[in-house]
Amino acid sequence: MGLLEQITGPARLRTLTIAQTEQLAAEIREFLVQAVSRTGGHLGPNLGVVELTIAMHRVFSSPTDTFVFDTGHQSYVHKLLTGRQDFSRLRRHDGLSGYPSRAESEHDVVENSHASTALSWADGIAKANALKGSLDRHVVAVIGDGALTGGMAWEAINNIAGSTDERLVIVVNDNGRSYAPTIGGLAHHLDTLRTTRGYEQVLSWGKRTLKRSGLPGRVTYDALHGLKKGIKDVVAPQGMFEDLGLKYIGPVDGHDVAALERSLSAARAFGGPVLVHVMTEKGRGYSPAEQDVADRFHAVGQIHPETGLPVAPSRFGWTSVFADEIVAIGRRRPDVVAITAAMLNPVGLAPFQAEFPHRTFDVGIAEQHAVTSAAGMAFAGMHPVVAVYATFLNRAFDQVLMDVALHRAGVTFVLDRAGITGDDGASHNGVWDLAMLRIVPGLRLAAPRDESTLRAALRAAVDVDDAPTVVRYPKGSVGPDLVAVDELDGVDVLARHEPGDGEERRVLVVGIGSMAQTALGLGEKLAALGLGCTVVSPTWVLPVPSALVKSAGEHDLVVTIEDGLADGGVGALVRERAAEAGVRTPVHTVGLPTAFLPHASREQVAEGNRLTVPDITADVLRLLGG
Ligand SMILES: Cc1ncc(C[n+]2csc(CCOP(=O)(O)OP(=O)(O)O)c2C)c(N)n1
Ligand SMILES: CC(=O)[C@@H](O)[C@H](O)COP(=O)(O)O
Ligand SMILES: [Mg+2]
Repeated sequence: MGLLEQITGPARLRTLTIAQTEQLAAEIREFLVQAVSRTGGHLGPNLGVVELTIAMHRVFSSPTDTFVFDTGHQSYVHKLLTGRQDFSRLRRHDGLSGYPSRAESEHDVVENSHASTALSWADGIAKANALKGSLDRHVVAVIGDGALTGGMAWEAINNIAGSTDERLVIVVNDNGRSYAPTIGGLAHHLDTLRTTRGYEQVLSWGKRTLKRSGLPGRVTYDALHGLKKGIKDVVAPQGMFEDLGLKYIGPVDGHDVAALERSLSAARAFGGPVLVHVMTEKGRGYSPAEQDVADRFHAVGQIHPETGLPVAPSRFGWTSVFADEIVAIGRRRPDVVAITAAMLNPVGLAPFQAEFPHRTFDVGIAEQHAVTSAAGMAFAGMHPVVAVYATFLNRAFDQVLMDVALHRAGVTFVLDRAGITGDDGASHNGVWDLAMLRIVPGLRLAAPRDESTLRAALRAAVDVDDAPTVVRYPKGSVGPDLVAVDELDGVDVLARHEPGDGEERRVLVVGIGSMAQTALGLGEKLAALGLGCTVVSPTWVLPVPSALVKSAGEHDLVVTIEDGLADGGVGALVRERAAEAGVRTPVHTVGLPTAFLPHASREQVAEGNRLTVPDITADVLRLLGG
């Protein structure tokens, strides 16, 4: 039996020697590579925090001490050490979540996978502990250098730095990368400490000589390590954290358990907020990840464990279409610039950057800044294309509303991963955008159904220079083009079915975005039952096309189908606009519930939420009275 399977909880961990922890770390790495290769997941980030997580659980006592992981994608090791070692169904229905989960363990607190929130969580918990006099309880927040580029993290630091009674340890997990190398002045500052020649020389000298000279040497080495301030004054600018009034310890070798334990113990003893700057390597110990220059295996699908090569073809067809079309647009429109929030590759902007490096901007994990800086660029004559995952635009809603729309700025938002994303769980499902953006005055939103309509929507969006435009599409492969057989004042008609003998009732089925395929299937099913049916697929759905309202009045029932919230989404808006126009045809909106949907496949979510053709058919028959 290896050590890992003996670790049923953190207490057992504390009985190990340092040498055993190093063996455990090796076992954990082997486990992660084998398990995540089979299921997909965040391999690189978790390989980078093996020793850190071991040391945290040996120095602190979770759950009495509270552990908060920013973004949470690097919590697999934490799960392994807190009694959860069945990764066979990681991120799948009824399997472990890919993020902390309160339902799974008392050791888990923050389930939100949106970055840069951990320090605010930690500040709140530490403040409450202080108010309750629980000064024996520490909060340990692990935040990556990427998440530290998010503005919310600095709002928290501003509050934490002034505190004296918060038992709060901020662990900056500095591996120099988000997906790609982390951008900006902060990364440079952190990097200064990592790479400054003088610091490295001093550190390696300390490692080589002092460690070999017994206890006095080790104490001297620790003192050297602890006297970072002196080194920083010599080889690097004064630490900004200390300038802010935040006790700083580090930088610490994030793969040396003993050094980590010394630093974390010092932080624990300090008695107030402390920042421990830990240097780690994303993908550590797995050569395909260590050699991967793109994103160090940040998030992988199923891969061959030996080679790291994908088992299945690329999962991201919609993204590839965008990646291709935006380059074509860029070639004919020199005013078009692209903005990403630390996700250049995942959103498909790498080809655009390759061809237009000076027109591509990675702002870090800073969606609010991305949006408002886009408003500035539009004011100054550019046409920005802000490409983000749909769920991450949530945090920049006010910037869309008050910086872009209020000023009628020609900014195009490209929302990838719209709708159910599945394996990333509740905070990653991109289901909020349609209901959220329908209240933005002047905003125009397209939900293309296939490659051709996506390309057309992108081309049309960048031609709008006096209002925000949005183009949203789902995660994964894009199906075949669904060819229109007719059109209704600009709304594509995908199918018309005449009523059967003795039947006069007609149903208007509105397929929104990729749900057009489901709409076609419903049309065929209703036609087989003898009902008349018109299946339409509007590409531009906000504002609601007037043709839909007009056509509603020519049918006995309207059914709208969207991979967004049924309450308050596009379908609900169709119902409102029809009512305002005096159209009395009932509108049945099919979509997702106003609920947080746990990790599951898109198919499972559809089955669980009556989004399948048989379910909707039953709804229609019920609504038509059989
Ligand atoms: C608001 C938000 N934007 C983007 C993302 C996508 N994302 C997930 S992890 C990650 C990189 C995080 O880098 P870092 O914090 O350094 O952690 P590491 O993976 O290096 O451990 C990004 C951009 C997110 N989760 N939340
Ligand atoms: C944690 C995070 O936000 C990203 O890493 C995300 O999990 C990637 O999602 P995709 O796999 O859909 O690109
Ligand atoms: Mg990082």
